[in-house]
Amino acid sequence: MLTPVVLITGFLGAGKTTLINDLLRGDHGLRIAAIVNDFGAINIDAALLRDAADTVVGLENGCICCALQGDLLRSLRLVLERAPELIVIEASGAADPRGILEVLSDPILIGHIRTDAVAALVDAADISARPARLRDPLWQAQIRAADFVLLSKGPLTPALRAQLAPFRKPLLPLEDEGLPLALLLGDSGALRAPAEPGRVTADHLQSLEWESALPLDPAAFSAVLHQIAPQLLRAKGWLRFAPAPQELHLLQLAGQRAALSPAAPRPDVAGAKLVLIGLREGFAPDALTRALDQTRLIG
Ligand SMILES: Nc1nc2c(ncn2[C@@H]2O[C@H](COP(=O)(O)OP(=O)(O)OP(=O)(O)O)[C@@H](O)[C@H]2O)c(=O)[nH]1
Repeated sequence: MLTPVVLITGFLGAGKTTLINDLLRGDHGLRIAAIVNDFGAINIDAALLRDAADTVVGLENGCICCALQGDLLRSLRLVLERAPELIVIEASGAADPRGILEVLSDPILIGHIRTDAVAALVDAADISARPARLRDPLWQAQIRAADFVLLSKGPLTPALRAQLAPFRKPLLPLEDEGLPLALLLGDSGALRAPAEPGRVTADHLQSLEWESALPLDPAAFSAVLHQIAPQLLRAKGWLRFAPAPQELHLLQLAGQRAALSPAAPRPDVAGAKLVLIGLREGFAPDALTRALDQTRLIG
């Protein structure tokens, strides 16, 4: 029997991990394995999914669309040994999913798996705030590779419907419809056209991983984020602030929105562990590291 595979793609911060978490916790009784690929070496998504999945494999330090193709192949083989009933792959928000689809049609794997659905997450609020996103070749490649588009963070407005019409994909607003289990678990890929050749790279993006062994000054940290906001596409990770360093926070910044929430204990985070991703132009990792270093409360 072929193990179904669902690939979740979509731009940075669009809601892929959130959707996969909902899927893992959904009422379907399936044993699901998740393979996730974060942009940086700090594999935050794998940590956020670990409690809910049967097996979680995090692919670190690269993007599965290119550098990590071999790792993805190995991970799929490893995961298949545990006989899951479904495999969910989260593509990095900086990946062109065509590289992943290539791996999924590997001649040996094809005897064991079947790619049932490729879903692209689109952040409705992000598109309304930054319509230029529609022209980003990476964003477009992610939508083009998908069988359908799932809209997060907002309703399907007439304006959004018109903006997405050229891509000719079925549009499903998660807000109204909830998690489309039937679509994700059904075989929507049966009539999928072969992927167009070529690959869009993420050269226009730049990431920074930053760690601190000391808790941070909240006002200084917030000022740094505010300062780099125009270039910043995504930030996520764990933080401790003075004067209550015993409390661990999860930072989620995607598009225009930043949120801090209480995080499950992580003894490996003494002060902070963060990944920040921005548009290469104007995003200077060295200067940003120095600015972030200044937010550490020393002594
Ligand atoms: N309001 C709202 N927020 C959402 C929704 N989905 C995700 N978010 C929030 O958006 C932020 C990013 O969500 P993730 O699920 O981590 O996004 P992602 O696509 O996995 O991000 P990367 O893997 O970093 O590209 C988090 O703060 C989520 O809580 C949604 O449907 N509605």
